[in-house]
Amino acid sequence: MSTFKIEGGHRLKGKIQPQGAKNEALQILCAVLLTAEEIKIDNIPDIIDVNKLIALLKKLGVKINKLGKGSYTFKADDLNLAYLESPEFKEDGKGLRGSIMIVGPLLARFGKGYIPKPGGDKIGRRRLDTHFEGFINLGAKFRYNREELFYGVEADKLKGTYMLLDEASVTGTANIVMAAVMAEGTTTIYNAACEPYLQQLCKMLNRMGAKISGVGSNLLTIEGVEVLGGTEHRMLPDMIEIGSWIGLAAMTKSELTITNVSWDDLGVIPSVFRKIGITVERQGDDIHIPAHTDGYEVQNFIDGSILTISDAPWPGFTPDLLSIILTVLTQARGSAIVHQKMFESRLFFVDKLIDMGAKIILCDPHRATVIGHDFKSTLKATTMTSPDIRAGVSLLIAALSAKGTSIIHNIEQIDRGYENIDERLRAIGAKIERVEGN
Ligand SMILES: CC(=O)N[C@H]1[C@@H](OP(=O)(O)OP(=O)(O)OC[C@H]2O[C@@H](n3ccc(=O)[nH]c3=O)[C@H](O)[C@@H]2O)O[C@H](CO)[C@@H](O)[C@@H]1O
Ligand SMILES: C=C(OP(=O)(O)O)C(=O)O
Repeated sequence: MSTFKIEGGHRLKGKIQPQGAKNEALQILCAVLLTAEEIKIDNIPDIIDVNKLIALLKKLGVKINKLGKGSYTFKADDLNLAYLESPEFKEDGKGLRGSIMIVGPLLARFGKGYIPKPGGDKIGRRRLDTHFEGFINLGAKFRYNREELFYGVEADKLKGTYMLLDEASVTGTANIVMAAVMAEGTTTIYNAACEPYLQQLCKMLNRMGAKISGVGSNLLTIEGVEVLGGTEHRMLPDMIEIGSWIGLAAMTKSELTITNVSWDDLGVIPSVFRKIGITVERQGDDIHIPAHTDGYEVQNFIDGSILTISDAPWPGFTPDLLSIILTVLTQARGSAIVHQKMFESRLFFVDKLIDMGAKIILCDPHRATVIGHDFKSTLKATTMTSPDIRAGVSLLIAALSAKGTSIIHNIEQIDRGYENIDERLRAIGAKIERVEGN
């Protein structure tokens, strides 16, 4: 396990380019299984989760060619489906959350899809019911081996139908869409998730010959087609990374420009940061954050009551940025409540911020009240362990703003989703070192 050593309290300055979106990449990579033709994908982030999925696709027999940084071609014309029933797959499939999305495409094209209980962040219950109920609605037979935690679906031919999802699951919607594109007849999915990740997936599938309408809404209509062909696709910049850098700039009082952010795909993200007093300026397709030398002041609601920031399915605020918002609030002028509705174990990392001197009351597993210091007291450096990807980056931001040298262990959790983070942060002036293997 590696560690970051961070000397906090320095201002950063410069430009930072967000990587390609992790959660989009995981969907798009699974979609290459839907065709025997070649697919070219650009702006693939070089991060642990994505590399694990690429390795899994390779073992499954996908021909993969790396053309340059972030640019690959994939050709799934001769797959080794026996791998899906091997002990090796039972290990590989567990390695990340995104692997669950190979099931829909395999079911659509080969009539069977298997997956061990997938990994990902340990942030509370992460059920898969939406995925499998969707496949069952399309006519698949489902089985679950409780001992081995191994899921399977099989079908001779999937049949389109109407379905109302019991929750707008992101990976669930992607999986069902990929299963339905080659089903017989029309599938209608209501209460579909509609994050930019999914919009990008649907646009790519349509370029491959699929007939999906309603893209960007929670009502998708999919007319099944016989076969899909090749295409090219480019990943959007990672909106969670963009939000992380906005928070980093404010909390370290740094002037930063986040370049080529694809503003129109950021939804409410800029306005939520503005609500906690951060100046987020649009400059073309860049975000400019001026140095917040006088701090940042949390807005109350119109009636004067305390601000609550909570997550919601898109176009609501993504849960993946709440840990960062919470951390940045610890130095705001004013107070706010952070309400993490989706995951019940994602706020426990606040104990580490409290150790650093932050004023936070964890009201229950879902809600925390944060009373900002307004920089009258800086956080103190400490030694901590990164519990999950977003808590990890939040602690990294806290460490960069703190006085003294902090140590963060288990940084594989951060590398899972942030490409070359130490090198990129050093380029804007951060004092961060990677210490391998301790
Ligand atoms: C690989 C990937 O893409 N991971 C993302 C994906 O995970 P993932 O697709 O696994 O998450 P889901 O969208 O299925 O659900 C996340 C959690 O929220 C709950 N839930 C979901 C929908 C809803 O309407 N109400 C509700 O309460 C679910 O019960 C679950 O506990 O979406 C999550 C929610 O944006 C993000 O945190 C993850 O980063
Ligand atoms: C929770 C996340 O990832 P995963 O779903 O891969 O665990 C995340 O990206 O914040």
